[in-house]
Amino acid sequence: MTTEQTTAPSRTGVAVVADGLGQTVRGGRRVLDDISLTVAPGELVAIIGVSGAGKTTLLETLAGVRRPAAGTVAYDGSAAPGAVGFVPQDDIIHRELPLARTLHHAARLRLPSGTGSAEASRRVAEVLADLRLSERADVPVGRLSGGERKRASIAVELLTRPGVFFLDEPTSGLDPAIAVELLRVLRTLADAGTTVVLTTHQVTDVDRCDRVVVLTREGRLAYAGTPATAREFFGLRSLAEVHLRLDEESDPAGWPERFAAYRAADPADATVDPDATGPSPAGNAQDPTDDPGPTDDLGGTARRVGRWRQWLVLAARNAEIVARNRLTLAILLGSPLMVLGMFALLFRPGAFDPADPRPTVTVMILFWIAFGGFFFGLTYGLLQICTELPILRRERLAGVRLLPYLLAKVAVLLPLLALVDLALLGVLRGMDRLPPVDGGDFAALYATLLLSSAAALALGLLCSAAVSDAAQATLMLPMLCFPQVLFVGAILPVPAMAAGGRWLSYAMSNRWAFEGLGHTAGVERLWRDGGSPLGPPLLQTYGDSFSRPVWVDWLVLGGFALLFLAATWAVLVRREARGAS
Ligand SMILES: Nc1ncnc2c1ncn2[C@@H]1O[C@H](COP(=O)(O)OP(=O)(O)OP(=O)(O)O)[C@@H](O)[C@H]1O
Repeated sequence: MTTEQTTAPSRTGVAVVADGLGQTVRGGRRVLDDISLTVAPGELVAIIGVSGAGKTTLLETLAGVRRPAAGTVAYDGSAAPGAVGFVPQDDIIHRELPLARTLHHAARLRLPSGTGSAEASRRVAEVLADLRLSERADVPVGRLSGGERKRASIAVELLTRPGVFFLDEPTSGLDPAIAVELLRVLRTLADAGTTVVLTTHQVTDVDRCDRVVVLTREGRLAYAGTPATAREFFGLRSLAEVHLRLDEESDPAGWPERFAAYRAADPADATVDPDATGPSPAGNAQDPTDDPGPTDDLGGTARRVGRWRQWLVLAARNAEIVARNRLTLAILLGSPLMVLGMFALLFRPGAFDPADPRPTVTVMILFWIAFGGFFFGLTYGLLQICTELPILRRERLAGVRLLPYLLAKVAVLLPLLALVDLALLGVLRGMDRLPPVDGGDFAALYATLLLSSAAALALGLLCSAAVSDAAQATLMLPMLCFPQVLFVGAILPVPAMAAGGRWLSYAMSNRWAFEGLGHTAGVERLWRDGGSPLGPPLLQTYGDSFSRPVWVDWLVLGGFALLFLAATWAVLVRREARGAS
């Protein structure tokens, strides 16, 4: 299908009106100052300026991604302006999935509730055709070229037929020919009625735009109008030299005033005049940070996808990502098998034999099982969020809620952990490294280990939400693991620890798992009544560590899991608030 066919029903005619925009970043530094401009419906507009001038900040503020610190942004148009497309610099799609699959998941998340799977697939096919990506539909996103990946990110946003579309440096890093091709796509979109605003460092991009907005180094408006008039205003033959020109002037900070004077003398170039095409006082002006959700084809506000369906779609997508990433899956399932093999090599059978027990070995077996459950849970969660922060950020703007997002992670990873924990206990029991417990006690051991893994998974998600990338997350691993080894009571029994260590041990989920396993495995009875002279003194050292009913340990471990999940949610909310300030 051609671009014209599918863009025809788009919400045409959305104007963007910024009035006196200011933006500050952390520390109160002002990075945008008093920007007023209007982007007319169906225009293609480029924002340029030196690196650090505030192009991205302006784009994000216009798009409603950031709330302005001063001034206002409003959208106005002949059709409902509910859907705003925003393509950040980072990719906003998962690399593991084939292009059509990732778009299908995006469509199920973003199209109004009630949109069926077949309809979503139809829309995906249309958008792929529009962006000339149909032949790449089955290729994993990670194997697409840079230009194709950029178009793929645009495709995600086009699914909802946005009336206004913001793109942060869409041509950066692209081969010039591919950049031209991309600009052509955007030009076609604008010609079909979608308002398009982009940031760029490429002068060739500017020449294909209707208007250009030039920012000074200090984030003020040096110029806004047609590229031809820009050349005239700056006295240049090519806008390639505009940054030099901005700095050359004896008073570089005076450009906004010079432009104001120029505009006053020639008001025909009306892009900067908020009143020229802006919303009338009685018009349907709308604050973009107050997005009412996707709109249907008739311009009415459509219902957003509910939490339950978000959870289903996100869980299905997570499962597909795990299943398609064979190496990751092999590591996830293979590393527990390796650990199991090491346990089998390390521990001789029969340590729990009541006639001839080896009490110190039983401590080690129980501790390392507990630590295994903790370690697998932690590592499963640690890379889950930090590796997809740009995707999450964009999907949050599209209405994805954090609770379904987090629970969808748990829904896919916890069953894998359940499998791994079962294998760990089952094989060790089969190889006589655990006491011959009955079915009920085996279930209790399993419940303890699984709850411990769940708490560690939630801790991993929390750390993943708090760091910025995979490298930082990996660096956190020793920090998280060391205390869970030292303060658990296996290296040194809790009653023998210094007061600070004893207090700290309460905060170690692994301690509760270790003691819960010990209770169910009957170590107290084994050490007291078994045939080893080492048992009674060891029992004395451990005091009542293993006396608690196991359900107390379950409650604590479950509490840890919920606490860490809640903290993950809070960290993500705080991150968003900070990013938006
Ligand atoms: N969240 C933030 N916290 C602190 N400083 C920020 C934040 N976002 C932007 N800045 C600062 O604001 C200024 C403008 O940044 P912005 O990314 O908008 O510039 P830009 O013109 O898009 O730069 P580039 O062309 O290099 O992408 C920079 O000095 C940047 O360091």
